[in-house]
Amino acid sequence: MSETEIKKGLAGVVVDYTAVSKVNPESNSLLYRGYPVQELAATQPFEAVAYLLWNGELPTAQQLAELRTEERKHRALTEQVRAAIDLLPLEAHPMDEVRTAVSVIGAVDMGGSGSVLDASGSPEQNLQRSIQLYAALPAIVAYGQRRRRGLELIEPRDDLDYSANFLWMAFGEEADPVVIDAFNRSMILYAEHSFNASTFAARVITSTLSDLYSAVVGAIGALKGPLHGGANEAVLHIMNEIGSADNVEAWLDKALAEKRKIMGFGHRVYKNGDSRVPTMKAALDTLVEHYDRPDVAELYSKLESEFVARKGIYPNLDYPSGPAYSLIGFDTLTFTPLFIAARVTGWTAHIMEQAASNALIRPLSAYNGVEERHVEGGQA
Ligand SMILES: CC(=O)SCCNC(=O)CCNC(=O)[C@H](O)C(C)(C)COP(=O)(O)OP(=O)(O)OC[C@H]1O[C@@H](n2cnc3c(N)ncnc32)[C@H](O)[C@@H]1OP(=O)(O)O
Ligand SMILES: O=C([O-])CC(=O)C(=O)O
Repeated sequence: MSETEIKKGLAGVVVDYTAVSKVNPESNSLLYRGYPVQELAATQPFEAVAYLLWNGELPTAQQLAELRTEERKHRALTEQVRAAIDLLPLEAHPMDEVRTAVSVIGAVDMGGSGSVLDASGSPEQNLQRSIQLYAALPAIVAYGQRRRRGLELIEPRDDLDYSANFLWMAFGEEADPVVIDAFNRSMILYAEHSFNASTFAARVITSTLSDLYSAVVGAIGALKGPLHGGANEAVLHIMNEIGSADNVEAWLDKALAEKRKIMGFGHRVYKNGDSRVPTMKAALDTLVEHYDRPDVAELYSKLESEFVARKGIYPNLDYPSGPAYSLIGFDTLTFTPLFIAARVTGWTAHIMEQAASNALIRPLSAYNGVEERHVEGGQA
């Protein structure tokens, strides 16, 4: 196999079909099951988008009510998950905490399944597992942050929808509608993005006929890296390092001289800007106004314009979502777990799609190690 046939990082390689979402860098658009993501973010609760990703259609009022009822049943932290989280040191990264919690949920739920031959589950079982995981994640993320802050667990509230309840469990007070709306939009924008690295990891795991929980655990591992989901956390580290808009030019001179990657910029597929950024930036603007923090908007705009002018590389979704989550009051280390809570919907939609039309994912490699050789003196 010649060098030119190898596509490092599978760049530009089409590996399968998907009907879950369409990313189009030419038209700078993103469709979930045919619907533009901007339209969904402007009109739908996150629960309806989760339903859409799993079922292919937006829910009727009754279907949405049923999903909401089911989601409420699985909102509370279970004893096993709480005990597992409490065993972890407070210094553990929240991504490791959430990964562990999902693993525990899987082990408990799969307890009676016996053989690995039964692991992959029926379509009905996998849809139910998806709903349960999506319902359980907010309490895990919220409790993790509260534990690190030395605060008590807050129980979920049945009278609140997904986003309002998530913020309630994280902060112990009812969030302002402006904040709930911005948060809901961020969940929708983060929910799905075709064959990104974490989704592909989930599909690879699913392709071996492993179970949905194992696939989600693997996806969380892939999402943690700063070249993928970890970038929303990294954006805030960078913004804190820069301090204010006045420092951007000098900071950027040094960072680029040191050949640093500027997190929150660039994308494997979008080369002229991420389709989701304008919607998330608009949500960030509402938060800037709500919290009266023009300094955040100034730093955001200055770093964006300077970096684009110098490198021609545009922000991705993690760039506006990082400061948005910070304004809402989340700890920086909690940002990527928020991404998990949203993306679990897309991951599980892909897991079910992969399972429904499976082929073991096992590409080839070109060997470039030492040529065949033999142990001197024969066998020891
Ligand atoms: C929700 C998401 O997961 S979106 C992605 C979040 N990740 C980040 O924000 C991390 C920062 N960005 C990056 O590292 C990259 O842009 C990636 C990984 C997202 C995409 O990478 P690729 O498509 O593989 O592009 P690649 O990394 O090869 O970049 C091409 C060139 O642009 C440069 N470049 C790309 N992004 C950046 C950046 N953020 N800062 C500085 N330079 C960059 C690269 O150094 C490379 O330069 P070179 O040709 O001189 O070597
Ligand atoms: O598509 C990608 O490579 C990364 C991304 O933006 C996402 O997963 O949301």
